[in-house]
Amino acid sequence: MEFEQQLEVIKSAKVLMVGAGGIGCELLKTLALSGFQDIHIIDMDTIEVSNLNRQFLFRQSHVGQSKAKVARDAVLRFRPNINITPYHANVKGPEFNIDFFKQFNVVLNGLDNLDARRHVNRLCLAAGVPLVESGTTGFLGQVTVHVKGKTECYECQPKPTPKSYPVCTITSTPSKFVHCIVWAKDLLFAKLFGDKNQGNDLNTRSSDGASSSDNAEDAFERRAGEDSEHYGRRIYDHVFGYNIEMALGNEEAWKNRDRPKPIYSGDVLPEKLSYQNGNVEDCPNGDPSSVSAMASLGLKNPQDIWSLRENTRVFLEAFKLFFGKREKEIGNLIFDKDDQLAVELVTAAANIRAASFGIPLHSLFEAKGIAGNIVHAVATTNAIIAGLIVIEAIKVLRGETNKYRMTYCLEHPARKMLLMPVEPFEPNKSCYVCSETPLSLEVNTRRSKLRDFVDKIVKSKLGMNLPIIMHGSTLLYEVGDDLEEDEVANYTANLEKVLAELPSPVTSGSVLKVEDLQQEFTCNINVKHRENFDKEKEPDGMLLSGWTEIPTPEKENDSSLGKEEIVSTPYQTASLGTENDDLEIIPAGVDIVPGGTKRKLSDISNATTSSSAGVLDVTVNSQKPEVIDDDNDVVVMIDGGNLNANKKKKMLE
Ligand SMILES: Nc1ncnc2c1ncn2[C@@H]1O[C@H](COP(=O)(O)OP(=O)(O)OP(=O)(O)O)[C@@H](O)[C@H]1O
Ligand SMILES: [Zn+2]
Repeated sequence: MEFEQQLEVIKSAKVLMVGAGGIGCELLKTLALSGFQDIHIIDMDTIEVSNLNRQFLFRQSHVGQSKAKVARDAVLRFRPNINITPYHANVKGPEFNIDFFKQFNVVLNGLDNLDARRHVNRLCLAAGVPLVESGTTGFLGQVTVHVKGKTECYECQPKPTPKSYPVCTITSTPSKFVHCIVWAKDLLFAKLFGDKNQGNDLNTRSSDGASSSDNAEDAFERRAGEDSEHYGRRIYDHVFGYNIEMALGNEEAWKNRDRPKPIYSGDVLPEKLSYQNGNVEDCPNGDPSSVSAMASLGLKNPQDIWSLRENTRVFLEAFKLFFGKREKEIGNLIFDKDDQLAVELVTAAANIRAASFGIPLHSLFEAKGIAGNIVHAVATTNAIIAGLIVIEAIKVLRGETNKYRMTYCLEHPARKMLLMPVEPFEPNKSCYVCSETPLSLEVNTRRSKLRDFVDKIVKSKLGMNLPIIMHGSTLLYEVGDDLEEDEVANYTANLEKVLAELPSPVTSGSVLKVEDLQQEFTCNINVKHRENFDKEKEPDGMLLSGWTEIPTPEKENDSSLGKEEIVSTPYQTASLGTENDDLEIIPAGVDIVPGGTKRKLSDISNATTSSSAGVLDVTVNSQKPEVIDDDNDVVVMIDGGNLNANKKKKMLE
């Protein structure tokens, strides 16, 4: 009877899946095999060769076709009588508005980025449709349930931002290979090939020709008529030789650490570059993206660890190839893990720097993984997560509110369990997304322009696409296709004005109303003037706060020559190194205060060994797990004490 009821609920449900990638393929298959009959799928991508190892609904012959459409066709072959409606489109598009969302009983996310997840969260809240959210990174995964008014929304807690390092560790005192990679990628590569107007902490001055450092020549400028190997060697000697000599001059810095050794190209590679396979002059296939220093030097295996001499050859050769074959792109390049030549140059540079600082060298394969924040996807994790999404979706459809679980998939068993289910939390009463709580913004109203506010706060922090900004009854900014020419001119002019000089001046005490009509989302921001900001800690020159009490990080050594890296945010995120912020795993030992209730996040890493898995949003005590669900769900729950019964906020029934 129970089973029949369940099947009825499943058969009559209309569900929306967003994302038909790694999780999405598994999810669509599991939904279809579980009896779902009306499934809509949105995915904006086409199939790539690299998807085929795990996105099993796709085959080689589908490369280049819409994921949503091919996924539909593949599933219809074994479930021909169900309805699957594909949309090859961005979920942020205007066609997927509140009315579109309202037609569904539940929305299931299999996305890979924060931006789209926040967008779907807002539309689900506006449309009153429950959301089952998911993410995986390697062996780690999670599924969470978000039902308006009952459980926390996807944005009830701020998300950890990617790990960052203090500038001094990167520029002066690297102690790990990752520091050398960040230096090679964000400083050296950006300086050589990126936008010249971007600020850069690389020391580019040489003392040649002038005593005052202001007048010293920029060592990075190519001299008239200079050949590219000479130019490359000059840069090499500057960054790996001269700059290290300069740093060594600061005796204080090296009292408690090993002194780096300056490296000059002439010492490592006295002779001119020589080639193994002689294909230097040709651009294979005429395609600049296939230019490779490894290929022209005859280095074949990306898993080999090159010697200092080989790294030097790769560096100089990659440098030459950039100037010889890809000159047009110079000035606009941004490091991309799929750009072979860029990866070669960054690997070689990071290794030469590592050699100088006594840090072990790494292969190109490893360096690429670190530079591109690549965590290899694990198909089984996606399959497990997809199964859990369906389990939660069925509970949502049956209205079994008290059975909802957020479930974490671990890398190492914690007390013999790989799946860690936790009762969801109630909405955060100060969430600016689901509770309409105003935010606060500290900003220098006489220095910051409206453009800074739009870019750094409205788009980047609040994740709005088509914002409208109002101050009282004055419209300060709006975007959209249906604006008159004079309106566009007016808003464009406003962007360049400082806040205090806008047509309706924004000063301390002003309240700005920011709205995104597409997301059906509005929030108020209380403005407070502040004169100065710490460039390193508050690079935006403004500070947004308000929707949750942010835990204070344990202060690590942030002195100018710190021993440990610190993160730039209060969250010490696990170094999941995900390129796509898939998991919002929160560090061990940090208390978060959602909705005014203490949520203890204690360390389960004593039960897990990996630092990345040992950071979960749950509290576990040493009691034995107990099966608490009496139906045959896979849900097991660590005994009731786990969340500290008196501290745990149960969902509102
Ligand atoms: N805004 C969006 N609108 C629609 N689909 C989206 C949006 N953002 C991401 N997606 C889809 O979500 C899916 C995520 O799947 P997955 O994490 O497996 O990524 P992938 O791009 O397939 O693989 P990889 O990034 O590892 O190469 C992708 O198919 C992607 O197209
Ligand atoms: Zn919320």
